Amino acid sequence: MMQVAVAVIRNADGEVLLAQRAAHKFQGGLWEFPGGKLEPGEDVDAALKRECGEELGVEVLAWEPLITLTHHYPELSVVLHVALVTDYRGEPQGLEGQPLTWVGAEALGDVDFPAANRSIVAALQLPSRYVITPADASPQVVMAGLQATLAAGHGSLVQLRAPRLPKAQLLSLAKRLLPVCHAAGARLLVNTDPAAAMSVGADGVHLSELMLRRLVQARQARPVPKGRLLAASVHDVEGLALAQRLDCDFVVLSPVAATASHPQAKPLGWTVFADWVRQAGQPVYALGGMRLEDLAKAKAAGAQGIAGISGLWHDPH
Ligand SMILES: Nc1nc2c([nH]c(=O)n2[C@H]2C[C@H](O)[C@@H](COP(=O)(O)OP(=O)(O)OP(=O)(O)O)O2)c(=O)[nH]1
Ligand SMILES: [Mg+2]
Repeated sequence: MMQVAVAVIRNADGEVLLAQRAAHKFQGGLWEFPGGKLEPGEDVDAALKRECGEELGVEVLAWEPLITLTHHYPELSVVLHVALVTDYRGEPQGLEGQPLTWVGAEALGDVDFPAANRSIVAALQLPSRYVITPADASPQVVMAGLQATLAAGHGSLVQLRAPRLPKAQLLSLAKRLLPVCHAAGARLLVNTDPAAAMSVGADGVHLSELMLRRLVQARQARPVPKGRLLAASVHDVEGLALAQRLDCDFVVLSPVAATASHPQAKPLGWTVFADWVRQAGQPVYALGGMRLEDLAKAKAAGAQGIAGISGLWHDPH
C-alpha cells in the first residue's frame, strides 16, 4: 500500500493551497494538496517536511493530524496521511513547475480532485466533535439539553437519536430542534431512515449499521443528495467498507472505550481503532466512553474527532 503525506496549508484568509498535478502523472491534470510518497525509512513528519520543501520551498514548522484514510483506485491503493499545517516559513512556489492556487474552504467542493480527496474536503468541513442526544431523554429534556450544549459551543454537529420514540414524535422533535440548531450555526442529523430525515428538512441522516447494510444489499445509491450529510454507525472493518460503498460523508466507529450506555460491548481500544481508521475511506469519529480529553488521542489515531453522548452533552440543570 502506497503511504502518502499530504499537506493542507492555509493562508491568512483561511484559503487552502492547491497544486495541479502534471499531465503525464497518475491523476494528471487534477488539483491536489501538496505532498508525496513516504520514502523508505521515513515517517509522515519527515515526508511531509521534505515534500513541502521540494515541491513548494516551504519549511513546515508545526502541523497536526487532520485525517488518515485509505482509497482504492483501480490502478493502486493509497493511504493518505493528511496534515493540517499550522505554522510554516516561506512563500509557496511551484518549484516543480506545477501551477498553484489558493481556494476558499467553501469552494473546495467544486475543485477537480482525485477521488480520495472528497474525504479530505469533508474532513475540512466537519468539526472535531459530534454530539449525540441521550437516548432516553424526553423531548423537553432533549430541547433544553440541546440549547445548553449549543450555548457551551459544543454542538456544531448534532445527531438526534431517540430509538424508543415513535417515529412521528421523533420527526416532530426534529422539526423543533432544526431551527434551534440553525440559529446557532449547527447542523442536525436525524437517526432514522433517509426519506424520513429528508421529509423534515434535516441537514442529514445518520444510519444504523443495520440500515446501512440493508441499503447496500439492496444496491441502493447514496440515499441523500450531496449537500446533505450521510453518516453511519459502524463497528468493524466490514462496516467501514459498506459506508464507503454507500458514499457516506463520515462514520462513527464504536466502542473505543467502555461505555455506560452499552455495557455489554467489548471495547476496541486505541490500537485497533487506529488500525481500522487507517483502512477507512471516510472521516471517522471515535465513539464509546469519549470525553473531551480524548480528542487528542482520537486525532493521533487518524480520526476526525470524537462523538459522544454523556461526554459532550450538557444537561440543562
Ligand atoms: N500529493 C497528493 N497526492 C494525492 C492526493 N490525493 C490523492 O489521491 N493522491 C495520491 C495520488 C498519488 O498516487 C499519491 C501521491 O503521489 P505523488 O505523485 O504526490 O507522490 P510524489 O510527490 O512522491 O511523486 P513523484 O513525482 O516523486 O512521483 O497519492 C493529494 O491531494 N495530494
Ligand atoms: Mg507530490
